[in-house]
Amino acid sequence: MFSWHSNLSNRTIALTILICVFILYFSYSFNSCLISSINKTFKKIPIRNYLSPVVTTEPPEIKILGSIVRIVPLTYNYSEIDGSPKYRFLRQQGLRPSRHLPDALVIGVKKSGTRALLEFIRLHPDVRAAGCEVHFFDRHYAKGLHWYRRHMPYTIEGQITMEKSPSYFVTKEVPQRIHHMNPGTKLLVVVRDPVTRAISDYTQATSKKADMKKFEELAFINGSYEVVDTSWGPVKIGVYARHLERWLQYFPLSQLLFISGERLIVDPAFEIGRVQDFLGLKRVVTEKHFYFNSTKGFPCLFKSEARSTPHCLGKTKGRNHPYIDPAAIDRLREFYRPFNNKFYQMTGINFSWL
Ligand SMILES: Nc1ncnc2c1ncn2[C@@H]1O[C@H](COP(=O)(O)OS(=O)(=O)O)[C@@H](OP(=O)(O)O)[C@H]1O
Repeated sequence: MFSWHSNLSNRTIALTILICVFILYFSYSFNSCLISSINKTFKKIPIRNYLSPVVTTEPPEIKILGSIVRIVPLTYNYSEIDGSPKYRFLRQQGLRPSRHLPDALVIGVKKSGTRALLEFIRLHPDVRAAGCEVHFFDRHYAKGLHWYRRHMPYTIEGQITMEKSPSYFVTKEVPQRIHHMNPGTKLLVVVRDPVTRAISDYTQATSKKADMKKFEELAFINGSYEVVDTSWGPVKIGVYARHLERWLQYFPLSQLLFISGERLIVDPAFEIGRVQDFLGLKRVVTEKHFYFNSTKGFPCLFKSEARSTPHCLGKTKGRNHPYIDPAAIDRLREFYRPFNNKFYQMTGINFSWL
């Protein structure tokens, strides 16, 4: 009786051990398969989909049960990858909107049509741009690239990030700083006849400060039109050749695209066509996107990212300029002529300013 009982309990123990060993073996092989397949998936998908591009070090790899496992944070940094409902559809499609440093910059020139250019190019579905001028490279550089990236719009794989701050073109330190961020950055420069540009700049200044001196008093020294005041901002900015020299110390000419501010008004589709080619984009923005508003005297948009009804740029774009003595204008034209010719030579484009 006793031996029959002891036989039975031995058999139960043996069976239990066998079941335990089987469970252990099964769980080991299942987990190691799972881990290695997760690992393979992470290796196949570009890391850009998961993390922001400026992460220079890859997440660490460790070995678990014979499988290499890459440690990826379970919670994303939501300042880099957008978790808002706006992008739910994209996320469901496996696309993860995230912020990136700009691929292309509109670096200037102030009052030449930089806003128009940005508003026109961002009609393209593959372009996303920061709405405001960020002024990172001239005013906020000490805040670091992390700060800059937080000011960029969300993009998905394949979209270009852009920003415009017109003062970049004339600020000494900027070319080197942009080169340091990314030597492959594409640079767009809108240029306009430096004399009308200076008047436009002055017009903007008077709109902010009522008791401004007359243009003629500020543009010349000693009360005559002989000596041009080259230290006055609106005059200085227009010496494009001098500013361009600094850029060419860091970037090849082929990385800069010069857009005629005058042509951007009379034939926006032509200039935007050149911009799309330069950025390697399909020509999607065409003459169909524009209409000419004769009251405003400028091309306007049928619709944009922000508005689905026809609209023009704001009131601060396309202001009436004050009367300037024609003799002062002639003298300024004479002053700029050699610099303009140099600029035509450097860029290989004759902008035909008078
Ligand atoms: N489509 C359209 N609508 C309105 N205005 C247009 C357009 N295209 C070019 N422009 C010209 O852009 C000039 C303003 O240039 P910016 O946008 O570069 O100015 S700013 O530097 O950002 O302040 C602005 O200068 P002003 O005419 O002196 O106001 C315009 O001449």
